[in-house]
Amino acid sequence: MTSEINYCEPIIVENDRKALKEIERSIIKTYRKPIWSKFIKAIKEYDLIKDNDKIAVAISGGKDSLLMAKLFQELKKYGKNNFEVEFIVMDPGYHKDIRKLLEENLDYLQIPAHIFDANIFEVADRIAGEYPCYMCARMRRGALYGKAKELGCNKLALGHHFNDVIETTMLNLLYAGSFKTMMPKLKSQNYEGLELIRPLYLIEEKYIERFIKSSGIWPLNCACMVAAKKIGNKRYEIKALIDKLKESNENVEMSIFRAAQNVNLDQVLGYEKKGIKNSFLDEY
Ligand SMILES: Nc1ncnc2c1ncn2[C@@H]1O[C@H](COP(=O)(O)OP(=O)(O)OP(=O)(O)O)[C@@H](O)[C@H]1O
Repeated sequence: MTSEINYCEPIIVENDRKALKEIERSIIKTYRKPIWSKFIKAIKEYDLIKDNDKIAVAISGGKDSLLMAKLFQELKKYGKNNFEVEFIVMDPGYHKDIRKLLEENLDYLQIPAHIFDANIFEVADRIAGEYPCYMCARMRRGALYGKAKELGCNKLALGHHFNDVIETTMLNLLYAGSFKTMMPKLKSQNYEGLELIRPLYLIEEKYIERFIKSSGIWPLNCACMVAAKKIGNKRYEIKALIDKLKESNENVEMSIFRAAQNVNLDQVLGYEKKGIKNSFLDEY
């Protein structure tokens, strides 16, 4: 299976860059149903934004977080303006041409971002051996939380979308032997008073791809200079597996998603709550 998988499929943008106003309009018009409405729905359903929140919106420069930044700007324009945002971008050690592309995109899209440097790629590559992704993700999370805190934010928004959520569920099931999903929000254990939110939770990746391609913006693709050389990323295998399953069951993605909404505690052998393990035998 591994040999067939493309570990980092780049997004090829087919048309010229559209005018900024047109790009912004397309978010709430052309992509109203699959993107804008899903963004609003997740915010409402999971109560992601409260009055007076100050939200650090984390942008890697990839398609997901660029869209997320624009969604927050549109929300401030057309929705309730009861919160503040700060856009934060951490440079983990990008190649200088990638850094330039990132800055140009932010500039073109009029996203005023705090860009800061962290030496994450180099450290993860040096000390994490063949499986740098986990270490890199942890260090990255730390750097982003730290910056959010420094800016006085109480929330950190990340650009994980619907497909990230179901892939995580499957990764846990198939490789960790546990049933766990990616949550739409969670309180940080290490940074008191900081909450992580995922406003793209209900948005399917294919629409983000369509949006970015039609905008003519070249997002950062495979900017990671470490994992591209190594094969530690099981996520791509899961993606391929879900695609394969979809050929015979088009609802498979929704089923995986719903599984985390419909856990039947009478039909599990054991579960963990607040760090304490429970067995069905405890109450049998
Ligand atoms: N260097 C960074 N600076 C700021 N935020 C980041 C950075 N890297 C990741 N993030 C945040 O973490 C989220 C998840 O990171 P991940 O690398 O899994 O994203 P991705 O699937 O490549 O998404 P994207 O298209 O936004 O890069 C991003 O959407 C973004 O919000």
